[in-house]
Amino acid sequence: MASHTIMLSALGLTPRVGPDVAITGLVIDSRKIEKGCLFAALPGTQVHGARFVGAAIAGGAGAILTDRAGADLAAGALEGAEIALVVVEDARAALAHAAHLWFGAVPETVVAVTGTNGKTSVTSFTRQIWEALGHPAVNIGTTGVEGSHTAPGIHTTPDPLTLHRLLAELKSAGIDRVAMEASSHGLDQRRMEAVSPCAAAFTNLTQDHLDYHGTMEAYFEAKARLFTDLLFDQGAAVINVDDPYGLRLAQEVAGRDGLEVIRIAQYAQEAEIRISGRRMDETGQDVLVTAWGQPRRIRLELIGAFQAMNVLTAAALCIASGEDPDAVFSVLGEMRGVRGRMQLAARRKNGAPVYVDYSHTPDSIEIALKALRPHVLGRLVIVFGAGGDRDRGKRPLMGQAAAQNADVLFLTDDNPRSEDPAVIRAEVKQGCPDATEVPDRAEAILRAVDALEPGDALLVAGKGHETGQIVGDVVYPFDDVEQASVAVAALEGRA
Ligand SMILES: CC(=O)N[C@H]1[C@@H](OP(=O)(O)OP(=O)(O)OC[C@H]2O[C@@H](n3ccc(=O)[nH]c3=O)[C@H](O)[C@@H]2O)O[C@H](CO)[C@@H](O)[C@@H]1O[C@H](C)C(=O)N[C@@H](C)C(=O)N[C@H](CCC(=O)O)C(=O)O
Ligand SMILES: Nc1ncnc2c1ncn2[C@@H]1O[C@H](COP(=O)(O)OP(=O)(O)OP(=O)(O)O)[C@@H](O)[C@H]1O
Ligand SMILES: N[C@H](CCC[C@H](N)C(=O)O)C(=O)O
Ligand SMILES: [Mg+2]
Repeated sequence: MASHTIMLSALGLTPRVGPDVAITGLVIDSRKIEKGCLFAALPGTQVHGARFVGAAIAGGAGAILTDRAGADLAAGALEGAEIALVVVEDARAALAHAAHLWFGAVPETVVAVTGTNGKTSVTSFTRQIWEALGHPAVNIGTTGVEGSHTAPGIHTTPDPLTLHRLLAELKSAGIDRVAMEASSHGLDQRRMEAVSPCAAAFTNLTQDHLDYHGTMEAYFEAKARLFTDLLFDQGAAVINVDDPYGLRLAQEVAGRDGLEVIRIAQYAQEAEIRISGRRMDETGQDVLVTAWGQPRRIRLELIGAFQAMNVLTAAALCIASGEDPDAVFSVLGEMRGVRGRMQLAARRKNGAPVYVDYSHTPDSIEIALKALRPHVLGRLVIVFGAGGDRDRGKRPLMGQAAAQNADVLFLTDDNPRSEDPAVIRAEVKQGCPDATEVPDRAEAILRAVDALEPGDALLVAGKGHETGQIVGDVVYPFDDVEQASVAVAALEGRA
């Protein structure tokens, strides 16, 4: 935490009880209390942080920020305590705004991307375009901070303290362009409430995270917040209108005064940026694009039609935030795929390739397999599983997507977390009864690689860039890309 103090009132917080005090920092976890800090007691999915107000006071907290329910819960702990108490309607939002004021200046241009699939890819491409045009830039999300500054990440959208500390660091390092992922959890939990992106993009919405949001409608509403509540009034909304939810969002924001809407499409008729033709080959694709009526031809060294949509979404974000369209289109050929997204990880001596991809939803499994199909003369093999402590409803649908689009299926484990992996596999198997079950992921990869004949291809889906397998509370080192090479080497001997 910074070595300065700030009055509560200067952070936009007015105490209901006690004086306006200078605090020494902001903390959201009672186990990290420092003397004189403000403890934000936030409502959680497991417990209300107000349960820990007693511990925070004992640890020397100088002020408490909470909501009405929190103030009721902490009433006992607060009795007789000489501490400033701030009670607000939305404590998460208040904390985010306080974090912004605490950490200070943020980069000039922040753009944000939401959607079920494609956020990391689009933010990475956006950063790559900026860098290719000579600007220091980063992307922030699932793969951490990448680009002109690097750091590991924990969440796709960091909590507000981590986020604003980072944004301030970037600003002082002279980095004025940031592309960040806005996850539905992050938006719902107000993690980026004090960030007002000048442009925002929506990639798609398909089933995921219903364990958290309950319904697709609530999931959509969480994503739509980026456009309705956070996006700068005079900014730009970049929306994939091939997606039914995207089309709906575009219609909802269309009437907003001052807002520019940039529709991206491959199939929908009306769009500012449209893919009008494509030729796939071994290493990528030639794409014909019509952008604001002007035809353009681009070469992408990327596999999968969805990647062209991702690149164009990134291009639109850069153009919307001030870059020259000609300059942007001239660098799109330089885009390189994100680690663990359709990554060619290894190749057998017989030529059969092994791709590692982060597809962990029914839609992305289907899309990834369909992207590979035109490149495969023989059989398409998949190794996949579903994560524990995540949407259970998607599991049989993931099985179904694999069964319908691959020829040979190896069903294995993917971060079982607190759940029984056998139960997860059984739920996936409802959608793919003929899949071969191999619980150990390394063995599943080995068996799948062993099965590859000339003309076949393997997709190892679900973990992408991840470097661990989470079983219970333990993270075991595990890397699909590495395992693919290990499997090829084990079967064929090192060169
Ligand atoms: C479901 C979810 O999003 N949970 C996040 C949430 O925790 P929570 O509200 O459930 O916390 P809780 O355990 O109920 O505790 C409530 C409050 O009490 C506090 N507390 C708790 C215990 C204690 O001893 N003292 C204390 O002060 C906690 O710090 C918290 O503020 O807020 C925490 C602090 O910011 C996050 O670490 C936590 O992320 C959990 C670990 C998580 O796994 N989140 C995932 C699902 C997530 O956010 N994923 C999205 C990406 C998804 C995607 O797009 O694919 C992401 O943006 O990463
Ligand atoms: N535009 C897209 N449409 C559909 N599927 C996509 C798209 N882009 C990527 N995918 C698929 O989704 C997977 C995840 O991509 P990416 O990491 O870019 O998404 P994400 O939205 O960041 O995911 P997460 O929610 O886990 O952060 C990819 O490996 C690919 O299989
Ligand atoms: N951001 C996603 C990543 C899922 C990756 C997959 N390997 C899994 O663990 O389910 C999530 O937290 O749901
Ligand atoms: Mg991501």
